[in-house]
Amino acid sequence: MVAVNIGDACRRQGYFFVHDHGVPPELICDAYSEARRFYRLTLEEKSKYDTAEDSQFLGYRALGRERSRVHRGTESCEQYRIGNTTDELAVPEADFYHAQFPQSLELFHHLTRLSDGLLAACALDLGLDENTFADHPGTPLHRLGLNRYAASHPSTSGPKNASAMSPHVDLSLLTILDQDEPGLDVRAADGTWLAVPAVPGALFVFIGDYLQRWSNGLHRAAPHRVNKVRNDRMSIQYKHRPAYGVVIAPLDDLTTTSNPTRYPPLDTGPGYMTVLKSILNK
Ligand SMILES: O=C(O)CCC(=O)C(=O)O
Ligand SMILES: [Fe+2]
Repeated sequence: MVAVNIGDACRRQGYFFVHDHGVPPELICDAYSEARRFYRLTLEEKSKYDTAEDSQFLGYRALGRERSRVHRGTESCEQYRIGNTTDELAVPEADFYHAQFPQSLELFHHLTRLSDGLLAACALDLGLDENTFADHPGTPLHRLGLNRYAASHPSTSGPKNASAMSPHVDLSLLTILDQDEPGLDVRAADGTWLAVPAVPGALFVFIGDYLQRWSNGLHRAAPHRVNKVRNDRMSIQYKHRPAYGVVIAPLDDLTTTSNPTRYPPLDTGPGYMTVLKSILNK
């Protein structure tokens, strides 16, 4: 039943709300508190955690630090990333980047378990073994982002574009999101932008680029953006990712004469790092 409902949403739109998800609500509150405490530090303090290639891009992204993948302007928010790292690259002192976020780290583990379950449901919907998207060697590079959008943050997103974060699909299998204030828009399959409400107790899930590719387009990656905010806003986004170096190509079982291979193979290790370098290296 769950797989059928999720599968239907993944095929038609690529996003849905999940209720009764088992993630303790107080953990979500605590993660927001940790992020607020961090963002109140001086820029000098926060910049000690500046994101870098050597940190596998964990850590702090100050306002104006991240460029859009779309228009090369900067995004109008501050961000912080915690998560897993791979020993195939220079290994950062992850404890240093996580020290101020113990509850967020706990939340990260809950969201990993929830995502594993959701991905199993996606696989079942596609007629695959439930472990199809999970059974790969290496540490998955899941990430938890804590974003802050202040009403005072200037937008440099280009002349016509008033987004605080410009339209994109996530480089994830799926993303789970909570927002303390509305501001997120998602693009429906018919092209219309819909405002995503902040639903108490529910988490918003959308499919990312990697599941779209792996499913040969049967599950739809949902483009989304954040509007320029009138009130200060925070969001927590958990990106469920494969391990470094997993090659994603449309699965043979999902490739037919009526739905031939739609995407070339993609190595999610170097490919991911190249994108991060292009938007974050100074
Ligand atoms: O802040 C949000 O609601 C969305 C952020 C986002 O899309 C991202 O970090 O990829
Ligand atoms: Fe996103």
